[in-house]
Amino acid sequence: MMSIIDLQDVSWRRQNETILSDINWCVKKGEHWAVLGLNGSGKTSLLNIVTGYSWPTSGQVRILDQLFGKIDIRELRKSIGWVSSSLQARIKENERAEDIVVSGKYASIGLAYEEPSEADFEKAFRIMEQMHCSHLTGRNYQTCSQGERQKLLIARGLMASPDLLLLDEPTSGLDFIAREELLSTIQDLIKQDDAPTIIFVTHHIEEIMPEFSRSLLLRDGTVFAKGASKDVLTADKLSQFFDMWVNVEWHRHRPWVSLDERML
Ligand SMILES: Nc1ncnc2c1ncn2[C@@H]1O[C@H](COP(=O)(O)OP(=O)(O)OP(=O)(O)O)[C@@H](O)[C@H]1O
Repeated sequence: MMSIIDLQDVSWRRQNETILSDINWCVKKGEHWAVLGLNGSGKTSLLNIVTGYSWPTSGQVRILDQLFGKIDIRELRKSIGWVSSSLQARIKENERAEDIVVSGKYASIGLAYEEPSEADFEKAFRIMEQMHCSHLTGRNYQTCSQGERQKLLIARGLMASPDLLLLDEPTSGLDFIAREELLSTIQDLIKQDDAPTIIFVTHHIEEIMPEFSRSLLLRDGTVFAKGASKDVLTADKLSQFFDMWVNVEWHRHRPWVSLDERML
């Protein structure tokens, strides 16, 4: 496979507003990217383009080597796992944990008419083990904590063995411990031989683990910076990005950002 994501001069306009402007972004197999941007910078809009839920006003979209416009997007979507808060909101409260996971095979949310096989459930249980959430088997979704729910949704996203996994703010609403636990589970996932390419959207720079060796900074619908995380996540660049003086300290290969004393 040549490229996982290849966007060329992609713009997306709505009414008279330009929401994404001239985005050029190439993600190769084996790379895992962090996507960073303030509220309203266009992160979700960008993911909608990647999954074919939005159509660019101009530019070219190639996902998993397939040129949009020439392929059946619904087929392609089976190779893309997507975890977002809008997905979370669509899960029924009384859905069983393992049914949520297995439903990822059908790109449905929970089970209605689908009849998964024994082997499907075996696969679901394997993935739940990998995501450290097999203890949730038999539990209702409503009884699961926010951290457990996120793990189930990631497990669901892995059920169809995707080539690309989009994690849109997977740590939102998690306490400090649950967050670190989820991050380390994602780290373990990346280390597997058959791991999908992961795009990790976050507001929190310190969540960018060393496995996310590349970062894309989005500001006002444009690419502010992209490339090796070490080069992009510097005090200089981030101060320009936030339009605020900030410091960056690296602890255990993760960047921690704080306001510079000039701002206090
Ligand atoms: N369908 C739409 N029609 C009109 N404007 C839209 C549409 N979708 C998004 N926008 C606007 O585009 C801008 C980018 O929104 P988007 O949701 O992509 O940002 P985001 O970076 O994901 O933000 P957040 O971090 O708050 O989730 C916002 O100003 C939003 O209001």
